[in-house]
Amino acid sequence: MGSIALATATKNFRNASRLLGLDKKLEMSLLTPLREIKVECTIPKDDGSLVSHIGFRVQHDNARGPMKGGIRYHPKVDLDEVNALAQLMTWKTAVMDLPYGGAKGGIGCTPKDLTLSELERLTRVFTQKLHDLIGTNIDIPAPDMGTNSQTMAWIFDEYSKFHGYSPTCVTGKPLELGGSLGRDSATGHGVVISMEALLNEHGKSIKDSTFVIQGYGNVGSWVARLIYEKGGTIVALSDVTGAIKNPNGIDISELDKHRKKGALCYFNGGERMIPDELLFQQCDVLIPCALGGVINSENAGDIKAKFIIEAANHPTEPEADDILSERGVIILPDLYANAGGVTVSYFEWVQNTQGFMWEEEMVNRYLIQYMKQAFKDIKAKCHTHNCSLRMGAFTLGVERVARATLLRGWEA
Ligand SMILES: NC(=O)C1=CN([C@@H]2O[C@H](COP(=O)(O)OP(=O)(O)OC[C@H]3O[C@@H](n4cnc5c(N)ncnc54)[C@H](O)[C@@H]3O)[C@@H](O)[C@H]2O)C=CC1
Ligand SMILES: O=C(O)CCC(=O)C(=O)O
Repeated sequence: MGSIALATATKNFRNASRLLGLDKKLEMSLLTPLREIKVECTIPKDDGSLVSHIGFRVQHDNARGPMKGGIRYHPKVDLDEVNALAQLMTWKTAVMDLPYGGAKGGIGCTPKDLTLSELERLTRVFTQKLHDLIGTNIDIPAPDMGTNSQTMAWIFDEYSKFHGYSPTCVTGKPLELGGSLGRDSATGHGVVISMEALLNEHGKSIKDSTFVIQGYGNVGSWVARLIYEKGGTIVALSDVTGAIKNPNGIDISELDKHRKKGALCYFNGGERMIPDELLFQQCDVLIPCALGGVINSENAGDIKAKFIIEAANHPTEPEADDILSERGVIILPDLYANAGGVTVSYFEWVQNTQGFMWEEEMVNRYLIQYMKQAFKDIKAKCHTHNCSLRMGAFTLGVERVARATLLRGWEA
């Protein structure tokens, strides 16, 4: 699984490098991660027995600033996947012109099988093993799949035991501990801003479009809420428990009420469906908001959406990219579409550094400004290289990192 993710990221990078005419030595240097960390995290379970999980942090590149990226808790986490995700973070922060490099971390575990206190112990042990390799000016973690603001609070607390009070060592914290207003919704908000920019360009709007959303966690639920508020029609939804559909539109405010007591697949505002059929539903826009690699050569030919907005990281494999582009499906790539999260993480880090909290209106105003600017920058690259939006984003990000690398020089 992870090896496919790494091969996908590397293939896209090499295609961008070719378009940019990068020198081969520079290309190899940009591709090679700065540091790969693998640690064993052993904790006592609540019943007193010991259990070990393997944790990873890959610090890919710091030419443009401290490395930045989330921490994922998921059974499929492995070194190759973390490597791929870290590489994507390097290009993503550059696409958004944030003063950061890229990193990613994860622990191979199943969070729902661990109690809250076991999760806390695991997070604290992971932080103990990493603490001297992360920090404000080195590498700043944040939430990703399977982690949340509580996880970040534990990292902040454990890190601060070694280094003193350090709110800038991690972002995506709870508001009470220096988190930013608007960070919880930021990735979903950024997805919707980027999608609107694309739809508007094609003479369409959220209000007159139909949507299918895969994944209903932090990102997927915010995407759904914001689309629903703007009058869009969500015709199918899924999470790990199953999938539902309703051609007249799923009522998201009722679904959110239902989810306080029951699983998504038992919501009576939609008909239960086989999750594997979700991607093939008739709709204008398909938004993957869960795992990578879900759109591949086996299913790409059956996708009916006209637009795919990559809220998840690396949801589309390269062969599927080719099949979909031949069929005229427009893909807004992850490097840009889901970059609202890391952008507001940057705003959180700035607020913590300044010791001054912004109002939510200011966070959202800046988020819109950054997303709109990046869209213009990507379109300019598409024009220059006569390429897809994915290659527009890759060439933009890779060129910025290459330039910073060359400016810093090669002297040992
Ligand atoms: N949280 C963030 O700020 C950011 C997240 N992302 C990406 O967005 C995606 C989702 O992340 P989060 O929402 O944070 O994770 P999350 O852990 O909050 O939610 C994940 C969702 O995916 C669902 N899911 C898992 N396996 C599934 C399957 N086989 N079929 C359908 N649904 C499935 C889960 O039930 C859950 O609803 C990931 O690819 C992540 O890397 C990207 C940028 C930032
Ligand atoms: O907010 C952050 O720093 C990290 C976000 C992230 O992991 C991602 O964009 O994939």
